[in-house]
Amino acid sequence: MDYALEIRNLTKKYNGFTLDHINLALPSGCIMGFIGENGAGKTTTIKLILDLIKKDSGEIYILGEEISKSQRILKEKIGVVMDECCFPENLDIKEINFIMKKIYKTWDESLFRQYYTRFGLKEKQPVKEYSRGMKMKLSITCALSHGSQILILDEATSGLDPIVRDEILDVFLEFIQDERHSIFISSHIISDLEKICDYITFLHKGKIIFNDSKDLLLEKYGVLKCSESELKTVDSSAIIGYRKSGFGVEALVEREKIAGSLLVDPASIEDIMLYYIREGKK
Ligand SMILES: Nc1ncnc2c1ncn2[C@@H]1O[C@H](COP(=O)(O)OP(=O)(O)OP(=O)(O)O)[C@@H](O)[C@H]1O
Repeated sequence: MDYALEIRNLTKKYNGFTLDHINLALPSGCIMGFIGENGAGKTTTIKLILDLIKKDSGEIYILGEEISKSQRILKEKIGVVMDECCFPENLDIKEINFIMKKIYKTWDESLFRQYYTRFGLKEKQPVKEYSRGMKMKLSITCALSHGSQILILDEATSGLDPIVRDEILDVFLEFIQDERHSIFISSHIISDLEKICDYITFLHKGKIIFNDSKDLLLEKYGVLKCSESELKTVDSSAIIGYRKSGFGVEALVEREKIAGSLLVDPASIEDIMLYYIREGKK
């Protein structure tokens, strides 16, 4: 299988935080959602992937090449959007186009025009007059307009309203249609990731808790609502985490280990994440 992104045993230590031997692999043509609580290490991982900070150990391959040893040509194939727009505020679209043409050999002016027109960005309005949503649309437009084969996005949809987010998610789904393009995206809006991702990687306190196909996760886990005495009859290896509710207990369980007499509801990716780190974990 071809991987757009492969990370092996990646480790980075800060005082009080360790990104601890993380491994993941994003197959080409797919979208991977990268989730985790504040401070889990998502931005650190993304900065390491982009070679913006130095790793302590491990290997990172993008489109089959080691990023730290790569040539400029690989960097042209990576579209990056961080949570802040990084264009000088006094520039407008025309000026940004002019600069990007000089930076990227692969800059596609007509594609750039197509995206900014689609997103409703005006040619003569300076960035300083943009709303947050418009700034994110501009960053995404630029990331998509230089022949990128992989998009790496850190909280690219945070702070945006559901309509703008939906528009952007549609663009991401179109981007991977030809199965040669891939996306690695971190977000706290897990429902967005559930809509578009093929794989979900969950980072918790610098360690990977799971890294699986979304469909497999949704098929494997469910939420069991029952009484405390019923929960005691359940094979303890089936219970990932639980909490007491007004009516008894709710537990994230492995569906196939639960007897047919107990009712198990579908779990969302957010449920799975929350129960994994919940205090009442077995
Ligand atoms: N330059 C640095 N020096 C020291 N510690 C750092 C540095 N950068 C990040 N950290 C620490 O690394 C940990 C992980 O931070 P990181 O920004 O990667 O988390 P995150 O998962 O992206 O969080 P959030 O969802 O809040 O953006 C935090 O404890 C943070 O304080």
